[in-house]
Amino acid sequence: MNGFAPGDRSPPSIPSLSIIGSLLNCPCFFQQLQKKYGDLYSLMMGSHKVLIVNNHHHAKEVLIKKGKIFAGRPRTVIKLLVNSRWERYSVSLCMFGEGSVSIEKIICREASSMCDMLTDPEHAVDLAPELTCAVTNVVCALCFNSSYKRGDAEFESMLRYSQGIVDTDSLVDIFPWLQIFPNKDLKILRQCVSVRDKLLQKKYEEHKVNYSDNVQRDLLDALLRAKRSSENNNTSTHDVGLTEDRVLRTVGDIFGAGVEITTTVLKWSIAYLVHNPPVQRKVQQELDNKIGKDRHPQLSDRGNLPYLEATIREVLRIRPVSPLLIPHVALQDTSVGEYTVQKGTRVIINPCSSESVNITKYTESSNPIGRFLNEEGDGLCCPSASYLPFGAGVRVCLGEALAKMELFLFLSWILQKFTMPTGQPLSDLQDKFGVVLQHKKFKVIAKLRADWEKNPTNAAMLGKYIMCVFCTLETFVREFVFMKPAIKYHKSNMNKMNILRQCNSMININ
Ligand code: HEM
Repeated sequence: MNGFAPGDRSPPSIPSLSIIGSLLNCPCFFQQLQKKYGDLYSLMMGSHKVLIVNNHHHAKEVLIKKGKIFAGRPRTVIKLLVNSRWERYSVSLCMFGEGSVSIEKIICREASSMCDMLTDPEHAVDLAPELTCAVTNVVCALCFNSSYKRGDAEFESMLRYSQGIVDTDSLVDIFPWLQIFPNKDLKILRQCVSVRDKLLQKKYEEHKVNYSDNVQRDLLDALLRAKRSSENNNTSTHDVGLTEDRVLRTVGDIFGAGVEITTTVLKWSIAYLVHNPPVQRKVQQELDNKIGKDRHPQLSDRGNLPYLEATIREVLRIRPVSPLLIPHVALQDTSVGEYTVQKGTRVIINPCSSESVNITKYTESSNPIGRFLNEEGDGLCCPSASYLPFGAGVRVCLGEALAKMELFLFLSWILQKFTMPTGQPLSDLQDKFGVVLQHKKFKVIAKLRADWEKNPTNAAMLGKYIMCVFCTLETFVREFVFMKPAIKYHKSNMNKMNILRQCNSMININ
């Protein structure tokens, strides 16, 4: 009965073996099954019972109405290696909320160095390394207060391990017994995780040596402070999940979740813009009209750049990089719609079930970007109920705010300064299914836009230097003039979320 209670009303069930091959090659494969089996059906993936949810009413029931019942995550092999307790994210990721001035500065600094690296009008280049570098540096700055230049040995090893994790295919998750056989992917994954663990341990030791109760440089400091505070109050760190191992894993997990998906969405966005020159032109017109060339875009411009925001939403709609979200698990016997679901059943929400389109099929008349704009086209409208690129409910993506800031700032900085003409041969932008939905490698020419060619050292450059000086001064004042209060960590206040909220408010002040 595929995990659905005997005698109860179970959803239509699909034979298991026939689907495995196609599933791994085609993320929207479930869309085809939907036509045959309806919105809700079950199947066996290896030994796991899986319920596939294809319509947004059922998706909302799983994610929101019964979010706590479906809050489990499968114990996949990859997850066991890469991260073990998703709950801990709440400790750290609430730090990445909007309005965080310091995060904006970090992203703009990275956007600026990325733009400096892109100027090669003659040759088509693969933008992926620069995008990965920028996104990784944002996460490094948040976690360790470090930023790296390309070529730095530590940084390169970080990039390698992120890639290694992403490239692993999920066959072992479907058939866990495959672990006992030699498996190249799993071996690489284990090596990557070992590199990561050594690096994290090194950062942790450095932070312990330089730690001060009065200065909070990054997430690692915030977690160290919370850990020490709990120890000073003579409480067991074990009770509140702040052992050394947990601190390290929390920071490590942010890399796993934060770097690759954001980089992949950026790559898809560039691909989309190159394939759709009218969209690129409209975004640039909007940037020229609303921002001009004397300064760079800031987060506060988001409300004034609806076309760019709508374009980002469209890319997330047509290429949801976590195509099957991350499976949820039913923590008790329950139901979805009219069907019963047994405890332990995995649930996959299929975001491709709504009208997913091919990336090359944009036309002016179909105007898919318009779906995110109001009638006048000068503001955003509410996306449809089935639009869930970051999931929803208790397991919603905890990096959503950070990811949106990065997508907006990186893309607006690139498009303000560069144009990516279509005259170049375009590669076939096919999906490559892995941990995230990646596309095959492609190269583009990033040409400086006319006004930037004429006057490369314009006011925006001056603005950049003023910002640097301002940042340095601000750091000095914050760290040496104002002494930050330590996180209060009382027995009565032992809840993880409380600690994190305190970390959050402290970071947001920075
Ligand atoms: C455009 C970029 C991103 C997209 C499209 C994305 C999408 C998603 C999706 C679909 C989920 C699963 C939600 C569910 O199961 O209901 C998820 C979970 C998660 N994401 Fe993201 N994500 C992005 C960036 C980030 C970043 C930058 C971070 C952290 C720095 C992050 C951290 C997480 C975490 C920790 C979870 C697990 C939440 C849990 O299990 O409770 N994500 N993300």
